[in-house]
Amino acid sequence: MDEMPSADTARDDDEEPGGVPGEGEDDVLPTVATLHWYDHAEAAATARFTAVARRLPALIGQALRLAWRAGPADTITTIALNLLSGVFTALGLLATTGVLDALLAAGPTPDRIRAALPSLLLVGGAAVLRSMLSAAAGWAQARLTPRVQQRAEMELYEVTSRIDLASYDDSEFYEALMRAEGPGASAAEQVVSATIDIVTGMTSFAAAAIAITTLHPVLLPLLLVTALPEAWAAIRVARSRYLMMVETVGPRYHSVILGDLLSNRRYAADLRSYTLQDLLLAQYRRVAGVYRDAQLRLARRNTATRLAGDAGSGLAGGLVYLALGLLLAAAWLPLAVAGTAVLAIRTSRAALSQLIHAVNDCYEQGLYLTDYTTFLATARAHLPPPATAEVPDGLTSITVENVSFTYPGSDEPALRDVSLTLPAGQIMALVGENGSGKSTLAKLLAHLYTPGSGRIRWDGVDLAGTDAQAVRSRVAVIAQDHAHWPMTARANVVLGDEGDPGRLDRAAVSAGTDEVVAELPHGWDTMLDRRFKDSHELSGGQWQRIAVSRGFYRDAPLIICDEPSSNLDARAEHTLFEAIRRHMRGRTVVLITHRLANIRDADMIHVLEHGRITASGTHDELMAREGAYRELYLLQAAAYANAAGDTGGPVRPSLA
Ligand SMILES: Nc1ncnc2c1ncn2[C@@H]1O[C@H](COP(=O)(O)OP(=O)(O)OP(=O)(O)O)[C@@H](O)[C@H]1O
Repeated sequence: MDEMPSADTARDDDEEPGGVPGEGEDDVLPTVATLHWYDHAEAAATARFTAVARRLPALIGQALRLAWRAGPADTITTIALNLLSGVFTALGLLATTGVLDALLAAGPTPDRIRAALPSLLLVGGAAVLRSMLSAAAGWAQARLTPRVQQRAEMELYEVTSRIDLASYDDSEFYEALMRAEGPGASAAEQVVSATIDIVTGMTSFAAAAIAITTLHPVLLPLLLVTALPEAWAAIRVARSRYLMMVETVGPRYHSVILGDLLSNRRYAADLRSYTLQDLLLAQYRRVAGVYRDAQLRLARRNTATRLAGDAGSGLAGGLVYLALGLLLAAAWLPLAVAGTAVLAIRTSRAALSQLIHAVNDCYEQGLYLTDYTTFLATARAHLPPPATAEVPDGLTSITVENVSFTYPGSDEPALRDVSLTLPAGQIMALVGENGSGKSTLAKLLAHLYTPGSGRIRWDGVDLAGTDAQAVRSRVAVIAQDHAHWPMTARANVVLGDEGDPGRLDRAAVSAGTDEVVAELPHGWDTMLDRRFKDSHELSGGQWQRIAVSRGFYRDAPLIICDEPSSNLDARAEHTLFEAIRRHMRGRTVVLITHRLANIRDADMIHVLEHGRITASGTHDELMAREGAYRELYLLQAAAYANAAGDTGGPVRPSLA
């Protein structure tokens, strides 16, 4: 195989001298990671025939099982109709001998035509029936394959939406998920299609073989002789198609990335602010040039392959016709049979070409399908185990007992031997520097992660043995990295739980979301995603208000607020903490914030450092002793004091 210049080193032939920024000799383009869609293309391109043949039966079995699960009736119909169509192919070929026999016999032409008529009707009838059966088989296949795809995706999403959250932190697992979701799931449909094509190709080939053997046994070896170069050529062409895909995937993907930078709205402002147009366009031209050169080189190679294949196939065809001629000359074969043999050979060649392409597709797509099935089997082991304990009805206290937790793939624990008690109806604040473990503890309390060691109990019941969904439905989480659901404003808050409008209004007022909604073009019914028509874009702070209302709206006894005010303006922040103080009474609240003035009223404040609780108490208690809390609080207060001093305004908050 020719060595393809990498995007790093290749230069565009059309490069203009002197020119554009980013086009210098030393300018190096990064190498693009391979796309999952092409992970197995190289394996398919270089697989040996024996490897393909060994895997094929298992793949066909897998495809048939998939097809059966998606639509048993359509599976049977497709296969049965294809087989029947093969029968009529064979019948048509056999009847052709009768036609030729009658036409080539001695006597006046009208008599010969009359004699050929019954066989002619048989040939015509067989052709019509074969076409109808093929069309019906195609229709059944068209009904079946989308269902296979849909079923494969549904099976995948049913698992991915339920597996434990920790799975997403395992990079290998996540990589496998991406492969299974992308090329893996769509391979299901393609493997089924390829399998049906294999059945169709084999049936047509078998029909031609049976017909030809019936005519004369010596013709079968002839058929195989002509088939061999055809098979060789088809395999070569399919292989070079895959190789072309493999060789051009890097620059192609790179040009897609650059194209995205040049046209996507997300980058439009930065692109203009930093006048990056020339730089990116120059890079695009270089990458596109590499892609174009690779395409040209491969097209040359493909042409050579095709020429060799066609020459081989033509030679074999010539040999077959020579053999037929010799058989005719030796009077071993009647002329009519020889004529039918030519037709049968043509039919078999077309069937063989279809068969080989289908086998190639089945093999390659089968590799992706294996990614999918392997992932599904692994992922099922990540589903939560069946519940062994009931979630208590009421909630009087939550206890955390010696909990430690390490994220998958991390060496350092995020939480170490944490213990605390949270009585129902109280506000508990978690404070600490970045990375100290506050959000991790909040996620464990929300039962999104299970402790590595230790226990979290609700009224004495260990959450590890309960139904995760049942616990989570009783927790409202206002997450730091809250989701921007592509839904209306209302749907973004109620999330499928349509309660009374008063509840929505109260939740909206608590976070100032009512002010945001009042300015939306369609109020609560405004779609909040630019990918939809008549939608509106929110600012970061407006989104945070929506997320806060979402948490307040949920009728949950435990509410966890992780940095709920990080993007809020001063007024909205004030409203929010007022709401937490006044309206959340009765609910159990876990509050994480870096703005310590907001948690002065918390019933209990825990200070985390490097995953451990190093101090606990009320604001006054913590301020009364040396430690991280007092230090951080004074730092913030001093900043306010300085600012207030600058403007001559009042000093807030008060220093202890
Ligand atoms: N998904 C994750 N996978 C691996 N490590 C993680 C993950 N999330 C957090 N960590 C690590 O766990 C530790 C605790 O992180 P955590 O998010 O709980 O800190 P935090 O106190 O909430 O920080 P911040 O104030 O910045 O939000 C950090 O060292 C962080 O790098």
